Amino acid sequence: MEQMDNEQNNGNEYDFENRVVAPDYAPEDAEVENPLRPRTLGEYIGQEKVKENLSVFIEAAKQRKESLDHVLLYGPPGLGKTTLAGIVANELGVNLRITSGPAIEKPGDLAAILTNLNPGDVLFIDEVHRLSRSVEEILYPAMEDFALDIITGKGQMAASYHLPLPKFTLVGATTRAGQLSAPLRDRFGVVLRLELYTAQELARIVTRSARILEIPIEADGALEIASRSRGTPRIANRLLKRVRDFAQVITGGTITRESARIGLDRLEIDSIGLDANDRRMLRALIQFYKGGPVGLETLAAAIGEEAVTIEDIYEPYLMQIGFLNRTPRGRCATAAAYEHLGLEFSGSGDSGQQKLF
Ligand SMILES: Nc1ncnc2c1ncn2[C@@H]1O[C@H](COP(=O)(O)OP(=O)(O)OP(=O)(O)O)[C@@H](O)[C@H]1O
Repeated sequence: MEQMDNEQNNGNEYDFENRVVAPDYAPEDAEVENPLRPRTLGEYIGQEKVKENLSVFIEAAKQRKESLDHVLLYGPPGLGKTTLAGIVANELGVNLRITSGPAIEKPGDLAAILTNLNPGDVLFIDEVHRLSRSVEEILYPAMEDFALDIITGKGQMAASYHLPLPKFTLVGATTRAGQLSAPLRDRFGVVLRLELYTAQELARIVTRSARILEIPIEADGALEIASRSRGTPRIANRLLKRVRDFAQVITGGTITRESARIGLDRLEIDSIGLDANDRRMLRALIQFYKGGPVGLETLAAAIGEEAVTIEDIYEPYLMQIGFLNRTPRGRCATAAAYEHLGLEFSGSGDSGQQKLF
């Protein structure tokens, strides 16, 4: 109870930007992100359905000596979309060019990127839902006909150019497939959804990362980190790095279950990977709105957070572990969420119903 009050009182002082369990890329990830990236489908752990599909498409494209169809990857951040784009390029034996929706400001920026590609290259556009309409319009003929249609000048001085491009593969990544315009979505021949990882898969990822970073780790220690990593490899790798310091002091360097537990407890990440922010959101839902249903915008305002952050960052994991339901009438906390927070379940609202959409 005391901890709860503290969490509520400090409401707006939470440092949402620097959450250890945030799945978004953070500067502290830079040191390990690249060395830890798997380079082949064989090294890529989990996402079995996605891998199976991709391996067939890659093999077929190689046999036909054609470029791979455009691929759209969607799912929450930190699940390995950039990594997969690199693997696709590597497996096809072509170059990878990485950019993002917000980085391509003008149609000319995209034209410059496209005209510099080599035949077969993979162009990765992260946050592809954030491309501007004028840039998207250049992209349509580029994806469909491998050509740039450029109009220069105005009125009588207007001239249009049709510039052929090398055949390339666009790999688009988005956390918000619903925000993609229909014409853009339709131009992706392959659409793959990435799922949150199981604790067992994450334990394999942690063990692999520890081997690469030369950190001694016991199987129990890897599983402890994995269980608190919210289904996300980026978080698992980050927690591994943080726990290493505790292991050095507590257990002579080897990450054991005990040193992982102590380290993660000190970081205030609980046994299932919730941090103070998650607990605060759930408490707001339960205590201010009787567990829901409450509209997303109302909940966002109550905890001083953006609605998209709640949808993209908090909810996927809370829904996966069965703590939260999205119902047509709003968000609802489940009995499991009450129990985890040590609160009595009132059974009010739609909380118990599984009306996922
Ligand atoms: N299946 C996997 N096996 C092993 N490591 C993985 C896997 N998926 C991701 N990782 C690791 O997690 C980290 C984050 O992955 P990546 O950058 O590809 O995520 P992302 O989905 O592109 O995230 P964002 O969209 O936020 O940039 C990388 O260091 C990568 O090594």
